[in-house]
This record gives sequence, structure tokens and C-alpha cells, in this order.
Amino acid sequence: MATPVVVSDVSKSFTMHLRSGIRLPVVEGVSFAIRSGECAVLGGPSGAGKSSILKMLYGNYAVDAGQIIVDHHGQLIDLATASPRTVLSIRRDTIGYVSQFLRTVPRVSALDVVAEPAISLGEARDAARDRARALLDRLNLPEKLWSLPPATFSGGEQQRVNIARGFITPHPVLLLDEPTASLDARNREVVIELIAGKKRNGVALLGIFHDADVREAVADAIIDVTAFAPGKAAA
Ligand SMILES: Nc1ncnc2c1ncn2[C@@H]1O[C@H](COP(=O)(O)OP(=O)(O)OP(=O)(O)O)[C@@H](O)[C@H]1O
Repeated sequence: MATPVVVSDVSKSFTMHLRSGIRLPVVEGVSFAIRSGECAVLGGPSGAGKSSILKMLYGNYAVDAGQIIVDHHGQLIDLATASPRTVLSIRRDTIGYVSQFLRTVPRVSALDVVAEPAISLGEARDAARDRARALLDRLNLPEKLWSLPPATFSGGEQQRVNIARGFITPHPVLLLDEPTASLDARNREVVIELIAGKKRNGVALLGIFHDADVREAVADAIIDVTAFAPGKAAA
């Protein structure tokens, strides 16, 4: 089974420059792999470092030590030391990310917000908009909202637009940061089905899910982040 992302011995600390440079270690010795066709879930209590790990895998947070090897177009690249240009290329074609909140763009309709990532990867505009409609319909976003900019939408409506935008592209790796946090039970169920669809298509997923029902429904493996608490490996 393909492992498009392999994380080895990664550590991360934050330096508080406004607090006399105090160093806060967050995780050490983080090692795991994510496999195509599976959804791995980062588990552990609040503050354990789940979001920090996800952000390192997307190149948002720098890595202090260790490797994050990504299969990018058949080439193995260490994201931990990759140039900003390479990180952008990996984000474009290999690793997708569904954040918890939608970053709204003024005057762009929900439909175009969703279709845009597919169009920017070369899909014809009409085909991308058709798929965007299908996704928004599946996520039960009322049709009257599709032509409106999502800035004034409710939290759950914005989250569904965000999920549709994150799921429309064919990235082989997909990172999910609490994608169901603001959703009702019916739409959580839709997200579970969308994740199952990605797995069937061979996508490797890594997510954080606070909702235990969703976690149980989607997880093929749980990565216990408390195992990477600073000092734990040495203890
Ligand atoms: N940008 C940052 N600057 C300083 N400290 C940070 C930063 N981001 C995270 N931290 C700290 O790192 C630790 C881990 O945070 P992180 O958000 O990764 O935890 P988490 O497991 O995702 O928690 P939660 O379940 O509450 O979202 C926390 O103590 C947090 O304060």
C-alpha cells in the first residue's frame, strides 16, 4: 500500500520572542505514516499538539528537527527543508487542507469559491461549477445561497462551503482540521460519506475530529499524540 507521507522523528517548539525568548516545546519524536485509501486520525487531549502537527504537514509551521517525506509527482521530497516554492507546488498538486474556518473573499459567490481550486488546476470552468453545485447540493446548502458571497453565512453554512472547496480537488493527500465542528448530525453524516469516497479513490487522509462518532466512523488508525509529549521519548 502506498504511503505518500512519512513523518520521522519530528519535533516542534515555539519561541516566545516577546517573553525573553522562552522556548515552549510542543512535540518530540513524531513518527508515523499515512497510507493511500486510509484515514488516520490525530488523537489526544486539548493542547497535545494535534493542530501543530497538521500545520507542519502543510508547511504552515516550520519543523525544528526530523523529516516529513512527501511523494510529490513520484519524487520523494522532505517538506521540512523544502523551499517555499516547492511547498506551494506540493500544496497545489499533492496535499490539500480543509481548515476549520472559511477564509471569505468579498464579492465571490459560494459556487465560485468552491469551483475555484478545480479551475486553477486546469479543469474547464463549466465542469468545475457543475461539480461545485453537486457538492453544495450534497452538503444541503440551500440553492438560494449558491450565488451569494459566503461572508454573511452562518458558521455551519460557511463550514460546508469550505468542505466542498477542500473536497473538489483530486489531491492524493488531504488534511482535515475539525471539518465537522459546526455541523449538525445530518451534515456530519454527509462528510463521513465524502471521506469514505476519498478513501475509495485512494486518497490518504489525516484529520482531527473532536466528535467521537465521526472519529469512529472514519478512522482506520489513531495516532496518539500524547506519545510525542516533550521528554516522553527520553523518559
Ligand atoms: N503559534 C503558536 N505560538 C505559540 N504557541 C503555540 C502556537 N500554536 C500552538 N501553540 C501551543 O502549542 C501547544 C499545542 O497546541 P495545538 O493547537 O497544536 O494543540 P491541539 O492538540 O490541536 O489542541 P486543541 O485540541 O485544543 O485544538 C499549545 O500549548 C499551544 O499553546
